[in-house]
Amino acid sequence: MDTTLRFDILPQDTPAHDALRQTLQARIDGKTKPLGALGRLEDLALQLGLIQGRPDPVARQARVIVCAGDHGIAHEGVSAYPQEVTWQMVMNFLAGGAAVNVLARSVGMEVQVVDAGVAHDFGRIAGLVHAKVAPGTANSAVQPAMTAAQCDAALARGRALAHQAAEAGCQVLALGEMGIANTSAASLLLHKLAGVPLEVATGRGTGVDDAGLARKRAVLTRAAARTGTLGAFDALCEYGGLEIAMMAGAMLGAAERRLLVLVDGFIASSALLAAYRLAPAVRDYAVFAHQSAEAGHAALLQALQARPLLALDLRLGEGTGAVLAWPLVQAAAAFLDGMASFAAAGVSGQSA
Ligand SMILES: Cc1cc2ncn([C@H]3O[C@H](COP(=O)(O)O)[C@@H](O)[C@H]3O)c2cc1C
Ligand SMILES: O=C(O)c1cccnc1
Repeated sequence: MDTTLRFDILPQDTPAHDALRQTLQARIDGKTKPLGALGRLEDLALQLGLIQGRPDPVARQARVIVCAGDHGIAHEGVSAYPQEVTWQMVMNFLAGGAAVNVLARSVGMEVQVVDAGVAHDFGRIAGLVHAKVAPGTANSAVQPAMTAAQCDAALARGRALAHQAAEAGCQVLALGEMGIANTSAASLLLHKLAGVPLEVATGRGTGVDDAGLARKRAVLTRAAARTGTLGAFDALCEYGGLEIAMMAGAMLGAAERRLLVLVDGFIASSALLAAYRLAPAVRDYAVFAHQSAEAGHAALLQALQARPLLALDLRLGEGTGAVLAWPLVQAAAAFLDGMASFAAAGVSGQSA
Protein backbone atom coordinates (compact mmCIF):
# COMPACT_ATOMS: atom_id res chain seq x y z
CA MET A 1 0.00 0.00 0.00
CA ASP A 2 1.06 3.58 -0.43
CA THR A 3 -0.02 6.97 0.80
CA THR A 4 -2.66 8.74 -1.26
CA LEU A 5 -0.74 12.00 -0.78
CA ARG A 6 1.69 13.40 -3.33
CA PHE A 7 4.43 15.62 -2.02
CA ASP A 8 5.69 18.27 -4.38
CA ILE A 9 9.26 18.99 -3.26
CA LEU A 10 11.67 20.89 -5.48
CA PRO A 11 14.78 18.73 -5.94
CA GLN A 12 18.10 20.52 -5.59
CA ASP A 13 20.01 18.98 -8.48
CA THR A 14 18.71 21.30 -11.20
CA PRO A 15 21.02 23.45 -13.37
CA ALA A 16 19.56 26.53 -11.60
CA HIS A 17 20.73 25.08 -8.29
CA ASP A 18 24.21 24.43 -9.71
CA ALA A 19 24.48 28.08 -10.73
CA LEU A 20 23.21 29.28 -7.37
CA ARG A 21 25.59 26.91 -5.57
CA GLN A 22 28.51 28.55 -7.38
CA THR A 23 27.24 32.04 -6.54
CA LEU A 24 26.80 31.15 -2.88
CA GLN A 25 30.20 29.46 -2.68
CA ALA A 26 31.84 32.52 -4.23
CA ARG A 27 30.10 34.77 -1.69
CA ILE A 28 31.23 32.53 1.18
CA ASP A 29 34.79 32.30 -0.13
CA GLY A 30 34.94 36.08 -0.63
CA LYS A 31 34.41 36.79 3.07
CA THR A 32 37.39 37.99 5.12
CA LYS A 33 38.57 34.65 6.52
CA PRO A 34 40.83 31.86 5.34
CA LEU A 35 39.05 29.64 2.82
CA GLY A 36 36.69 27.25 4.57
CA ALA A 37 37.53 28.58 8.03
CA LEU A 38 33.92 28.88 9.17
CA GLY A 39 33.62 25.15 8.67
CA ARG A 40 30.16 23.73 9.01
CA LEU A 41 28.60 27.19 9.30
CA GLU A 42 29.60 27.56 5.66
CA ASP A 43 27.77 24.33 4.77
CA LEU A 44 24.71 25.63 6.61
CA ALA A 45 24.78 28.95 4.78
CA LEU A 46 25.07 27.16 1.46
CA GLN A 47 22.21 24.80 2.31
CA LEU A 48 19.97 27.65 3.49
CA GLY A 49 20.64 29.60 0.30
CA LEU A 50 19.87 26.58 -1.88
CA ILE A 51 16.68 25.87 0.07
CA GLN A 52 15.46 29.44 -0.31
CA GLY A 53 16.73 29.71 -3.88
CA ARG A 54 18.62 32.95 -3.22
CA PRO A 55 22.21 34.11 -2.56
CA ASP A 56 21.08 36.15 0.47
CA PRO A 57 18.99 33.72 2.55
CA VAL A 58 17.27 34.85 5.75
CA ALA A 59 16.77 33.14 9.11
CA ARG A 60 14.49 35.39 11.09
CA GLN A 61 11.66 33.24 12.37
CA ALA A 62 11.47 29.65 13.51
CA ARG A 63 8.88 27.44 15.15
CA VAL A 64 9.03 24.08 16.88
CA ILE A 65 5.98 21.86 16.51
CA VAL A 66 5.70 19.28 19.30
CA CYS A 67 3.50 16.38 18.18
CA ALA A 68 2.09 14.17 20.94
CA GLY A 69 0.72 10.67 20.55
CA ASP A 70 0.22 7.47 22.49
CA HIS A 71 1.29 3.95 21.66
CA GLY A 72 -0.56 0.69 22.23
CA ILE A 73 2.79 -1.05 22.63
CA ALA A 74 3.25 0.92 25.88
CA HIS A 75 1.00 -1.73 27.49
CA GLU A 76 3.75 -4.32 26.92
CA GLY A 77 5.93 -2.57 29.51
CA VAL A 78 8.55 -1.13 27.12
CA SER A 79 8.97 2.25 28.85
CA ALA A 80 10.17 3.27 32.31
CA TYR A 81 7.15 5.61 32.61
CA PRO A 82 3.38 5.07 32.42
CA GLN A 83 1.31 6.12 29.43
CA GLU A 84 -0.50 8.95 31.22
CA VAL A 85 2.78 10.90 31.25
CA THR A 86 2.06 11.73 27.59
CA TRP A 87 -1.05 13.80 28.29
CA GLN A 88 0.37 15.16 31.52
CA MET A 89 3.39 16.43 29.60
CA VAL A 90 1.08 18.01 27.02
CA MET A 91 -0.38 20.05 29.88
CA ASN A 92 3.16 20.91 30.93
CA PHE A 93 4.01 22.07 27.38
CA LEU A 94 0.90 24.24 27.36
CA ALA A 95 1.89 25.77 30.70
CA GLY A 96 5.36 26.50 29.31
CA GLY A 97 7.21 24.41 31.88
CA ALA A 98 8.81 21.62 29.87
CA ALA A 99 12.43 21.50 28.67
CA VAL A 100 11.49 22.37 25.11
CA ASN A 101 9.55 25.45 26.28
CA VAL A 102 12.46 26.78 28.28
CA LEU A 103 15.07 26.08 25.60
CA ALA A 104 12.86 27.48 22.83
CA ARG A 105 12.33 30.66 24.86
CA SER A 106 16.06 31.00 25.38
CA VAL A 107 16.66 30.99 21.60
CA GLY A 108 13.60 32.98 20.58
CA MET A 109 11.58 30.20 19.05
CA GLU A 110 7.83 29.76 19.13
CA VAL A 111 6.36 26.44 20.39
CA GLN A 112 3.24 24.85 18.93
CA VAL A 113 1.77 21.87 20.79
CA VAL A 114 -0.26 19.38 18.78
CA ASP A 115 -2.43 16.47 19.87
CA ALA A 116 -1.66 14.00 17.08
CA GLY A 117 -3.13 11.03 18.90
CA VAL A 118 -3.03 11.18 22.68
CA ALA A 119 -5.17 8.67 24.62
CA HIS A 120 -6.84 11.42 26.64
CA ASP A 121 -9.73 13.79 26.15
CA PHE A 122 -8.39 17.33 26.45
CA GLY A 123 -11.75 18.93 25.75
CA ARG A 124 -11.51 22.34 24.09
CA ILE A 125 -8.40 23.34 25.94
CA ALA A 126 -6.82 26.62 24.85
CA GLY A 127 -3.46 26.65 23.12
CA LEU A 128 -3.54 23.03 22.01
CA VAL A 129 -3.78 22.25 18.30
CA HIS A 130 -6.45 19.57 18.10
CA ALA A 131 -5.33 17.23 15.33
CA LYS A 132 -6.10 13.94 17.04
CA VAL A 133 -6.35 11.13 14.51
CA ALA A 134 -7.13 8.45 17.11
CA PRO A 135 -6.76 8.09 20.89
CA GLY A 136 -3.42 6.30 20.57
CA THR A 137 -2.29 3.54 18.24
CA ALA A 138 -3.08 -0.16 18.51
CA ASN A 139 -0.46 -2.44 20.05
CA SER A 140 1.99 -3.12 17.22
CA ALA A 141 3.32 -6.20 19.00
CA VAL A 142 0.09 -7.96 18.00
CA GLN A 143 -1.52 -5.93 15.18
CA PRO A 144 -0.91 -2.94 12.89
CA ALA A 145 -0.56 0.27 14.89
CA MET A 146 -2.82 2.21 12.56
CA THR A 147 -4.90 1.91 9.45
CA ALA A 148 -3.83 3.36 6.13
CA ALA A 149 -6.53 6.03 6.48
CA GLN A 150 -5.22 7.01 9.92
CA CYS A 151 -1.64 7.18 8.64
CA ASP A 152 -2.72 9.31 5.69
CA ALA A 153 -4.63 11.63 8.02
CA ALA A 154 -1.60 12.04 10.28
CA LEU A 155 0.67 12.80 7.31
CA ALA A 156 -1.83 15.26 5.85
CA ARG A 157 -2.35 17.11 9.14
CA GLY A 158 1.41 17.37 9.66
CA ARG A 159 1.81 18.75 6.17
CA ALA A 160 -0.91 21.36 6.78
CA LEU A 161 0.79 22.47 10.00
CA ALA A 162 4.07 23.00 8.14
CA HIS A 163 2.30 25.00 5.44
CA GLN A 164 0.74 27.16 8.18
CA ALA A 165 4.19 27.78 9.66
CA ALA A 166 5.39 28.96 6.26
CA GLU A 167 2.37 31.25 5.93
CA ALA A 168 3.10 32.65 9.40
CA GLY A 169 6.52 33.75 8.13
CA CYS A 170 8.85 30.99 9.38
CA GLN A 171 11.94 30.09 7.39
CA VAL A 172 12.84 27.23 9.71
CA LEU A 173 10.71 24.46 11.21
CA ALA A 174 11.81 22.15 14.00
CA LEU A 175 9.86 19.01 14.90
CA GLY A 176 9.61 17.48 18.33
CA GLU A 177 7.48 14.80 19.94
CA MET A 178 6.03 13.42 23.13
CA GLY A 179 4.73 9.88 23.37
CA ILE A 180 5.49 7.29 25.99
CA ALA A 181 6.93 4.18 24.25
CA ASN A 182 7.80 6.00 21.06
CA THR A 183 11.43 4.89 21.17
CA SER A 184 9.96 1.42 20.52
CA ALA A 185 8.14 2.67 17.43
CA ALA A 186 11.28 4.46 16.23
CA SER A 187 13.46 1.36 16.76
CA LEU A 188 11.01 -0.76 14.75
CA LEU A 189 11.00 1.80 11.92
CA LEU A 190 14.80 1.85 11.91
CA HIS A 191 14.91 -1.93 11.85
CA LYS A 192 12.34 -2.30 9.07
CA LEU A 193 13.40 0.64 6.87
CA ALA A 194 17.19 0.50 7.19
CA GLY A 195 17.73 -3.15 8.08
CA VAL A 196 19.47 -2.28 11.34
CA PRO A 197 19.34 -5.30 13.70
CA LEU A 198 17.03 -4.82 16.69
CA GLU A 199 19.93 -5.35 19.12
CA VAL A 200 21.51 -2.20 17.67
CA ALA A 201 18.29 -0.27 17.09
CA THR A 202 16.87 -0.75 20.59
CA GLY A 203 17.92 1.45 23.50
CA ARG A 204 16.81 2.37 26.99
CA GLY A 205 14.57 5.29 26.02
CA THR A 206 13.37 6.93 29.23
CA GLY A 207 15.80 4.70 31.14
CA VAL A 208 14.61 1.11 31.44
CA ASP A 209 16.94 -1.08 33.52
CA ASP A 210 18.66 -4.21 32.22
CA ALA A 211 15.59 -6.39 32.79
CA GLY A 212 13.43 -3.74 31.13
CA LEU A 213 15.74 -3.57 28.15
CA ALA A 214 15.61 -7.36 27.75
CA ARG A 215 11.80 -7.23 27.90
CA LYS A 216 11.71 -4.36 25.40
CA ARG A 217 13.94 -6.30 22.99
CA ALA A 218 11.71 -9.38 23.29
CA VAL A 219 8.57 -7.32 22.62
CA LEU A 220 10.14 -5.59 19.62
CA THR A 221 11.37 -8.92 18.24
CA ARG A 222 7.80 -10.23 18.45
CA ALA A 223 6.44 -7.09 16.80
CA ALA A 224 9.01 -7.19 14.00
CA ALA A 225 8.30 -10.87 13.29
CA ARG A 226 4.68 -10.06 12.38
CA THR A 227 5.76 -8.54 9.05
CA GLY A 228 8.33 -8.97 6.29
CA THR A 229 10.07 -6.24 4.32
CA LEU A 230 8.04 -3.04 4.31
CA GLY A 231 7.95 0.22 2.40
CA ALA A 232 7.85 3.49 4.31
CA PHE A 233 4.08 3.92 4.37
CA ASP A 234 3.40 0.33 5.41
CA ALA A 235 6.11 0.54 8.07
CA LEU A 236 4.43 3.64 9.50
CA CYS A 237 1.05 1.87 9.49
CA GLU A 238 2.44 -1.27 11.11
CA TYR A 239 4.58 0.31 13.79
CA GLY A 240 3.17 3.77 14.01
CA GLY A 241 3.38 6.54 15.94
CA LEU A 242 0.62 8.96 15.02
CA GLU A 243 3.01 11.67 16.20
CA ILE A 244 5.81 10.14 14.13
CA ALA A 245 3.65 10.09 10.98
CA MET A 246 2.55 13.66 11.71
CA MET A 247 6.18 14.78 12.07
CA ALA A 248 7.00 13.02 8.79
CA GLY A 249 4.13 14.86 7.09
CA ALA A 250 5.30 18.15 8.59
CA MET A 251 8.85 17.57 7.37
CA LEU A 252 7.58 16.87 3.86
CA GLY A 253 5.23 19.86 3.99
CA ALA A 254 8.06 22.11 5.18
CA ALA A 255 10.23 21.02 2.27
CA GLU A 256 7.33 21.72 -0.12
CA ARG A 257 7.34 25.32 1.17
CA ARG A 258 11.14 25.52 1.07
CA LEU A 259 11.64 25.71 4.81
CA LEU A 260 14.76 24.35 6.44
CA VAL A 261 13.85 21.39 8.68
CA LEU A 262 15.65 21.00 12.00
CA VAL A 263 15.68 17.32 12.89
CA ASP A 264 15.79 16.47 16.60
CA GLY A 265 16.90 13.16 18.13
CA PHE A 266 16.12 9.48 17.69
CA ILE A 267 12.36 9.73 17.26
CA ALA A 268 12.37 12.74 14.93
CA SER A 269 15.11 11.11 12.87
CA SER A 270 12.93 8.02 12.44
CA ALA A 271 10.21 10.31 11.08
CA LEU A 272 12.72 11.83 8.66
CA LEU A 273 13.78 8.34 7.57
CA ALA A 274 10.17 7.50 6.72
CA ALA A 275 9.68 10.88 5.02
CA TYR A 276 12.88 10.38 3.03
CA ARG A 277 11.66 7.03 1.77
CA LEU A 278 8.34 8.63 0.75
CA ALA A 279 10.01 11.58 -1.03
CA PRO A 280 13.85 11.51 -1.14
CA ALA A 281 14.13 15.24 -1.98
CA VAL A 282 13.17 16.06 1.63
CA ARG A 283 16.71 15.10 2.65
CA ASP A 284 18.13 18.29 1.09
CA TYR A 285 15.97 20.41 3.41
CA ALA A 286 17.03 18.63 6.60
CA VAL A 287 19.63 19.72 9.12
CA PHE A 288 20.45 17.14 11.77
CA ALA A 289 20.64 19.15 14.96
CA HIS A 290 22.23 16.73 17.37
CA GLN A 291 23.30 13.20 18.14
CA SER A 292 21.07 11.72 20.81
CA ALA A 293 22.52 9.50 23.52
CA GLU A 294 19.78 6.98 22.70
CA ALA A 295 21.38 3.78 21.37
CA GLY A 296 20.32 3.42 17.77
CA HIS A 297 20.57 7.06 16.86
CA ALA A 298 24.11 6.62 15.54
CA ALA A 299 22.91 3.84 13.20
CA LEU A 300 19.91 5.92 12.16
CA LEU A 301 22.10 8.91 11.32
CA GLN A 302 24.41 6.61 9.41
CA ALA A 303 21.50 5.22 7.38
CA LEU A 304 20.69 8.81 6.39
CA GLN A 305 24.36 9.70 5.85
CA ALA A 306 23.79 12.51 8.31
CA ARG A 307 26.34 14.36 10.39
CA PRO A 308 24.68 16.11 13.32
CA LEU A 309 25.78 19.57 14.41
CA LEU A 310 25.81 19.04 18.17
CA ALA A 311 26.68 16.21 20.55
CA LEU A 312 25.39 17.14 24.00
CA ASP A 313 24.37 13.68 25.26
CA LEU A 314 20.72 14.75 25.24
CA ARG A 315 18.21 11.90 25.27
CA LEU A 316 14.92 13.64 25.71
CA GLY A 317 13.19 14.38 22.45
CA GLU A 318 10.44 17.08 22.57
CA GLY A 319 12.53 18.96 19.99
CA THR A 320 15.07 20.03 22.63
CA GLY A 321 18.12 19.32 20.48
CA ALA A 322 16.53 20.81 17.38
CA VAL A 323 15.80 24.18 18.99
CA LEU A 324 19.40 24.42 20.19
CA ALA A 325 20.57 24.38 16.57
CA TRP A 326 18.45 27.40 15.61
CA PRO A 327 21.12 29.94 16.70
CA LEU A 328 23.60 28.14 14.44
CA VAL A 329 21.29 28.57 11.45
CA GLN A 330 20.91 32.24 12.36
CA ALA A 331 24.69 32.56 12.67
CA ALA A 332 25.15 31.05 9.21
CA ALA A 333 22.73 33.55 7.66
CA ALA A 334 24.33 36.37 9.66
CA PHE A 335 27.91 35.79 8.52
CA LEU A 336 26.76 35.51 4.92
CA ASP A 337 24.88 38.78 5.24
CA GLY A 338 27.11 40.82 7.50
CA MET A 339 30.73 39.80 7.03
CA ALA A 340 32.89 42.04 4.92
CA SER A 341 34.36 40.68 1.73
CA PHE A 342 38.07 40.92 0.97
CA ALA A 343 37.26 43.48 -1.71
CA ALA A 344 35.06 45.68 0.47
CA ALA A 345 37.39 45.62 3.48
CA GLY A 346 40.59 46.07 1.50
CA VAL A 347 42.07 42.89 2.94
CA SER A 348 44.49 40.92 0.78
CA GLY A 349 43.25 37.53 -0.39
CA GLN A 350 45.08 34.22 -0.56
CA SER A 351 48.58 34.52 -2.06
CA ALA A 352 49.31 32.42 -5.14
C1 LIG B 1 8.60 13.15 32.04
C2 LIG B 1 9.01 12.83 30.62
C3 LIG B 1 9.19 13.86 29.70
C4 LIG B 1 9.58 13.56 28.39
N1 LIG B 1 9.83 14.34 27.33
C5 LIG B 1 10.18 13.61 26.34
N2 LIG B 1 10.20 12.30 26.66
C6 LIG B 1 10.65 11.26 25.77
O1 LIG B 1 10.50 9.95 26.33
C7 LIG B 1 9.55 9.17 25.62
C8 LIG B 1 10.20 8.03 24.89
O2 LIG B 1 10.83 7.12 25.73
P1 LIG B 1 10.19 5.67 25.99
O3 LIG B 1 10.10 4.99 24.69
O4 LIG B 1 11.16 5.01 26.92
O5 LIG B 1 8.85 5.88 26.64
C9 LIG B 1 8.88 10.12 24.65
O6 LIG B 1 7.74 10.68 25.22
C10 LIG B 1 9.96 11.14 24.41
O7 LIG B 1 9.47 12.33 23.88
C11 LIG B 1 9.81 12.24 27.97
C12 LIG B 1 9.62 11.20 28.89
C13 LIG B 1 9.22 11.47 30.20
C14 LIG B 1 9.03 10.36 31.18
O1 LIG C 1 16.55 11.15 21.05
C1 LIG C 1 15.34 11.12 21.30
O2 LIG C 1 14.52 11.61 20.48
C2 LIG C 1 14.83 10.45 22.53
C3 LIG C 1 15.64 9.68 23.32
C4 LIG C 1 15.14 9.10 24.47
C5 LIG C 1 13.84 9.30 24.82
N1 LIG C 1 13.06 10.04 24.06
C6 LIG C 1 13.53 10.63 22.93
